[in-house]
Amino acid sequence: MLLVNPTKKINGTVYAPPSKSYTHRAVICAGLANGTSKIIQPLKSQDCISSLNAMKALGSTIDIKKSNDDELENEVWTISSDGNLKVPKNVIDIGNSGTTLRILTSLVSQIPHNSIAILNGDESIRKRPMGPLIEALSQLNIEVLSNDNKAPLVVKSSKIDGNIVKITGDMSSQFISSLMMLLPFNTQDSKILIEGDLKSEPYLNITIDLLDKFGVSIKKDEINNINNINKKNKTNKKENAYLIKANQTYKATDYIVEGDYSSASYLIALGVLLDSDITIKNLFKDSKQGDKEIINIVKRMGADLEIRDDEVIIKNSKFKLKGIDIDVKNTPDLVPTLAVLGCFAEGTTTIYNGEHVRIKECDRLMACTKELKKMGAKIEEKPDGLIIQGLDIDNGETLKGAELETYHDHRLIMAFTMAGMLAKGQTKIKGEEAVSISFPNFVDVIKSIGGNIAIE
Ligand SMILES: O=C(O)C1=C[C@@H](OP(=O)(O)O)[C@@H](O)[C@H](O)C1
Ligand SMILES: C=C(OP(=O)(O)O)C(=O)O
Repeated sequence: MLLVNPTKKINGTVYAPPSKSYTHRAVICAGLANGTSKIIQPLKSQDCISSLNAMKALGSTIDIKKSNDDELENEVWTISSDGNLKVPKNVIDIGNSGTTLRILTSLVSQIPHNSIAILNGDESIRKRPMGPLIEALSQLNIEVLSNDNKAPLVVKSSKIDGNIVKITGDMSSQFISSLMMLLPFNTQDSKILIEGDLKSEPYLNITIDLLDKFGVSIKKDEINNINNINKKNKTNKKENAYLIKANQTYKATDYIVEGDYSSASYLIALGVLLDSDITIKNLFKDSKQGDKEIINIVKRMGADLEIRDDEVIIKNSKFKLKGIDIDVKNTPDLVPTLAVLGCFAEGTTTIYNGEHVRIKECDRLMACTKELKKMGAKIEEKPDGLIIQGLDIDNGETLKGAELETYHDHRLIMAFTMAGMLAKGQTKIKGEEAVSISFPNFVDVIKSIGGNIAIE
C-alpha cells in the first residue's frame, strides 16, 4: 500500500526515466541485427525487461553492465545476435507489456521453418485485443492460432507471402509498428494501408525513427482518397499508408535512450499544481514522442514553463489553471494525468477521442472515473473520454483522501499519487508495486522532491 499525504511544496532536480517505447524498440532491433549493439541508458522497467528476456529466448546474447555514471545508476545493455531469430525453447512470457506482445507477434514468424513460437502474458495481457494484427498477418500468409483473438498466441514460422497489408488504424498503433518491423524482411517491396482513423500516430513516428537508427527505412505515403471527398466542405480525407523496401537488414548500432515524456507528465503536472521549483532533466525539446504534448496542454491550461533543449523548468508556481478541451487521439497515455489536472482547473475539462484508452492495462476511462469519484472529483465518463468539472479551489474545495484501487495499472498509481498529494487527508493506494512496469523508482523520485509519501 502506498500512503500519500498532503504535500505543499516540491523542489529539486530530477531526471525523467528513459523512454519505454524507445527502449523496447532498441532492444528488439538489436536482436534482429547481425552484430553487437549497445543500448545505453535503457529503461530498466518490468515491461522493457520483458522485451529483453524475449529477445534472449529468441537467441540474442545479453550482457548487462552498470554505466560509469554512478549517480544515475544507468546501465548499458550489450546485445549480440547473428540476425536470425532462433526457435524459443519455452513459452515466451511477455508479462504485462502490450508493446512486446504486439511487436513480437509478427516477428516470431521469422524463426526457422517448421517451428512455432508461443507468446503469453499476465491476466491483463490476455484481455488485450489482437484480432486486427492476426487478421493482417493472415493477409501475408502468416498463421497465428488463438482462442478469441487474444493471448496465448501460437505463431507458426512462415515466409512473408504478399506485399499489401490492410489494417485498421483506430485500435492500436502497436499492430502497425509490428508490421513495420516485420516487412523489411519481405522479398518484395510492401505497403501497409491504414483503414479508418489513425490513432496514436506519434508511436509510429517513434518506430520509424528508431528503425532508421538501425539502418531500416520506412516512408509515409499519404494518399488523398477521392472516395472520401466530403462534398459539403470540399475537404479531402487523407488515407495513410507506409512503404517498406524489400530485403532490408537491421544494422547493429549503439543507441542512447532519451527521457520519457509520459513518465515525466506526472512530474510536470505536480510541478504546475504545487508550489514548485523543479527541473526535469533528460527531456528533449526535439523529441518525437507524442506525449511531449503535456507541455502544450499545461500551457493552454495557464501554466508557465521554461523549455530548454534537454530540460523543463517550473519555477514560482502554483498556477491558476483553467479547464480546456483536450483531444487525446495521439496521447492516450496522458489521460490519467489529465484527469487529475482537470480536477484542479477552473471550469470544465473535456477529454475526447480516447476510445482506445479503454483497452490498455485496464479500462482507464472507467477506472479514473470510479476511483477519482471516491476522492470527491466531479468526473463523468463518456464513451470516448471524460468530462471533469474543476473544484472550487479559491473557496477551499479540494479532493479528499480515500482508499483507491489501481487495477495493476502503473499509470493509475502515478496519477492517483498526484491526486493524493493535493488532497485533504491521507490517500491509500493499493497495488503500488505495479509502478515498476514503467517508472521503477517513482516513489523515491517523488520523495526526493519533497513528496510526503511512503510504502506501508
Ligand atoms: O508503441 C508504443 O510504444 C505504445 C503505443 C501506445 O499504444 P496504442 O498504439 O495501442 O495506443 C501507448 O499507449 C503504449 O503505452 C506504448
Ligand atoms: C499501454 C501501455 O503500455 P503497453 O501497451 O505496452 O502495455 C502504457 O504504458 O500505458
